[in-house]
Amino acid sequence: MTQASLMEDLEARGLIAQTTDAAALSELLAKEQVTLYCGFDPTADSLHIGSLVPILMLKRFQQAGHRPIALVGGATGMIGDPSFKATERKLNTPDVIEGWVDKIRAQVSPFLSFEGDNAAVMANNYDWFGGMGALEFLRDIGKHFSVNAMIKKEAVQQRINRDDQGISYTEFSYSLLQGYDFSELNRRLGCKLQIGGSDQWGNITAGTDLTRRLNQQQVFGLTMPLVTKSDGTKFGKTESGTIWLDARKTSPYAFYQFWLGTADADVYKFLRYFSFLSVAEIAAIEAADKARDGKPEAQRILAEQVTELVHGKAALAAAQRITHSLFSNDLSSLTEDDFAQLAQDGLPHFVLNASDDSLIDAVANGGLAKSKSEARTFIQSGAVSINGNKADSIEHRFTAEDRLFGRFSLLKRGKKNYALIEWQV
Ligand SMILES: Nc1ncnc2c1ncn2[C@@H]1O[C@H](COP(=O)(O)OP(=O)(O)OP(=O)(O)O)[C@@H](O)[C@H]1O
Ligand SMILES: N[C@@H](Cc1ccc(O)cc1)C(=O)O
Repeated sequence: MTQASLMEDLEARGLIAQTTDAAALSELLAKEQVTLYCGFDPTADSLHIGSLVPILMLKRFQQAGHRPIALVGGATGMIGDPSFKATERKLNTPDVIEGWVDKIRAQVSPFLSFEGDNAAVMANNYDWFGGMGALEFLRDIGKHFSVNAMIKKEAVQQRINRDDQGISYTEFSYSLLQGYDFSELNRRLGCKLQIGGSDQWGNITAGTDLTRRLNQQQVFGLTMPLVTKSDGTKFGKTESGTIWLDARKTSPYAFYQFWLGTADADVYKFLRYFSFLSVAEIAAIEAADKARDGKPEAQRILAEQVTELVHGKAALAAAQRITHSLFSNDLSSLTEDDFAQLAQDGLPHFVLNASDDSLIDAVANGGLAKSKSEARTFIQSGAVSINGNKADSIEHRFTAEDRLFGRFSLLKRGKKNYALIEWQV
């Protein structure tokens, strides 16, 4: 892609919410290799699919020849960003935050290339704030900010106007820290652009203003729309049912299933946000789906694209294998690790001792029947299967043969009620 068309592509994808000076930014991006950054605070041990939008945005800029900086907020994570948050955050201990910084750095790195003349850079704002004293902060940074302007910022409005959920001085100071980061990255690395979700607009413009004052440099801000589902809920870790990027928190199979379940009203937008398919390719998928009667292809394409981007080819193959095996009721190709994913978060799962060997008890206790007598009826009518094979008798007792990999037995009742038994060894 030519550099001039990067902004057009982002626009066409609907990825631009606000920019500080769109015309000048487009001109700059067309003219030179621009160093840009996005920050991620260590407020959990993993990022989630909301944070994937800015991560992929850094990758889009890098693919177009620009140089991305991914900043992990070792210092800002100790303060807590109040932007559009209804309540004060709980402070985590420095040790916990340090551990999370490492995890997030390791999570963002694989998306970027650290080679070539636009090699990505990882930064941590603790490097410049860790040794800074309060007097220096207040004199050299605080003096450039007007409290009168700060209290008018939309991101903190709801907290300023409420006495019961006010805002601490600590959180109120947050935008000065993020603002200073921009000026520091501009000074150290020539960074000229900061990107983030649209909730970051106030913090980003704090940085463009401060960089003008401290460094006499014009720098730019660009925000992306916050991704919401068609039911209005935001993708984020504060909502229930977070989809994490860490495979130990959300298995690649559950991740793949999440994208397969995207509403028709969202799926083409999500393809534009979360994949590297071109806008034209996505339009062609949409047109083909419309022309064909029945289920759209877009959800499968989206699930394949995003799962491969985040978890790699082998994990996508496993997610597809598990999906196909459950659908066809043939478990022969599943690996032990596939079962471990299902036990993690793919299916209802429970643990039994080898002595709990009654099928009737397992069907009832695993939630496939309301009572033992109902379990008996289901088994007698041939509605229950063990590892894909119809259970033939209400007298059935589990044996080693029923334990795949010595650990797992999959019970199924009817078309789609599952319970995965994990045998205690
Ligand atoms: N749903 C979303 N859509 C687009 N961008 C998002 C979304 N959620 C987070 N981001 C962006 O990802 C970046 C990193 O955000 P972060 O990891 O701090 O997520 P967060 O969910 O906002 O965290 P917290 O709940 O602790 O504030 C920010 O630029 C933020 O605006
Ligand atoms: N405030 C950002 C994270 C961030 C931290 C420091 C920065 O310099 C930039 C961004 C967020 O909560 O998502």
